[in-house]
Amino acid sequence: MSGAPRPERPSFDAALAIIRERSAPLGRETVGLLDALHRVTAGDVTAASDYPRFDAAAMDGFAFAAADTADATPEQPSRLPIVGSVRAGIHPTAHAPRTTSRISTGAPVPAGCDYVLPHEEARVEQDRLTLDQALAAGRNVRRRGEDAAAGARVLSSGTWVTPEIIGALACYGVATLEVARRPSITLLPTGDELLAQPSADRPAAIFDANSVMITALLRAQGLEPLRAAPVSDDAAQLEHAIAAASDSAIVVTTGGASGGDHDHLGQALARLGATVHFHGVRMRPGKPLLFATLPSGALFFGLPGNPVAALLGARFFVGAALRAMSGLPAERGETVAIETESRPDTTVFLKAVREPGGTIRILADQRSHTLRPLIAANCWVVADATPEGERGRVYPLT
Ligand SMILES: Nc1nc2c(c(=O)[nH]1)N[C@H]1C(S)=C(S)[C@@H](COP(=O)(O)OP(=O)(O)OC[C@H]3O[C@@H](n4cnc5c(N)ncnc54)[C@H](O)[C@@H]3O)O[C@H]1N2
Ligand code: MOO
Repeated sequence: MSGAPRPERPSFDAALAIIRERSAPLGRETVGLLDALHRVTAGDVTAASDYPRFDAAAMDGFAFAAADTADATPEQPSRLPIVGSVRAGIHPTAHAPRTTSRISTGAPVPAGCDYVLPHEEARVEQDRLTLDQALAAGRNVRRRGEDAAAGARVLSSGTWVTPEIIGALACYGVATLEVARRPSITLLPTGDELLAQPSADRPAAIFDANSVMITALLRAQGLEPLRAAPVSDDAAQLEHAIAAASDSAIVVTTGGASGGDHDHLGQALARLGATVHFHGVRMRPGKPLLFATLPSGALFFGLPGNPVAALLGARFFVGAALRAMSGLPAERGETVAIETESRPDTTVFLKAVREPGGTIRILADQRSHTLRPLIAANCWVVADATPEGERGRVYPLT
């Protein structure tokens, strides 16, 4: 920033837009189905196989052709000899007309059969199934390809892969997926107070919670950041540490973000020749947040040290870059009516609880160093004063 005009502080929404603009997708790679969990598809996905793979019984019972009951009445029932037994995993032999076979759930329905009668409804007399009314075809038969036909598009490009999607694709015979490449991330906690482990003879040391918390946040999304050792409050050391991390796609520091042109972070970035896109956002907490590009091309996030501010920075700002890099659209909160005293021109982040009935309860303690309310919270409310009144947007915690 040396000598360069200080970029104006953007609003929260403008800051996210700047981040998205700078967060180019990293290309795609092919991974095994299970390794695609918590990743984003980079291409449409088609079913490799019909699912169900064959017409299958949905119940344990008897398989036969419904047409063989066409003339059945209580007085003159159809009596179908029980000629065999069809089990799951075994391809059935040919079905002889006007007969029936016992069948297990999931077993292939023999060609020529189109009805499965559950055994608890069956009347068996002298090894014959007795049917006293005409039955309509199709009952308890799972149709081949009815959930997905081979070649059908089952998933769009840009989909976040969940365990449910993995289950579906496993049924459809999909073994590998094309997914967006993920960025490498280095976390650099900064601050002299982190250099020693807190102990009786180190009364001013604190626990490095930020890098642990952000690692957990990223792991929950399937990312594994590199957590570097804490860096002291010294511009030269910070410069060195950031340079060493700059082969990562994303570098995140926590602490030392506040202050003016002479703060250590600003100095270190200026000496590295970084381009600062903004330093400061019109939001609370998290106001001193900094976003830059390093000469290596890495995205740089300087998150404030207060843990709540650091968490918000990782959740919303690093999160916006991760979404854009993986091809996901910008996140949209759900608009809700709220009553708080928001300041004009400042977006306020509130720890909140969404009650089972849907009511949003804003928690009492909103200070940026207290974590106890976050243990109770289950969502963020992002509040803005607009000309039409107060607007709240609800976002999941992670
Ligand atoms: N005179 C002013 N003072 C402050 C202002 C201001 O505008 N004028 N802004 C306040 C706000 S808002 C924030 S946020 C903090 C941010 O400051 P920094 O990013 O420079 O962070 P530090 O000063 O290094 O630390 C703040 C706070 O967080 C604790 N911390 C730091 N790292 C960790 C970590 N890894 N794990 C847990 N806790 C951490 C640190 O000990 C401090 O208590 O500045 C305000 N001050
Ligand atoms: O903005 Mo600071 O982030 O309130 O703690």
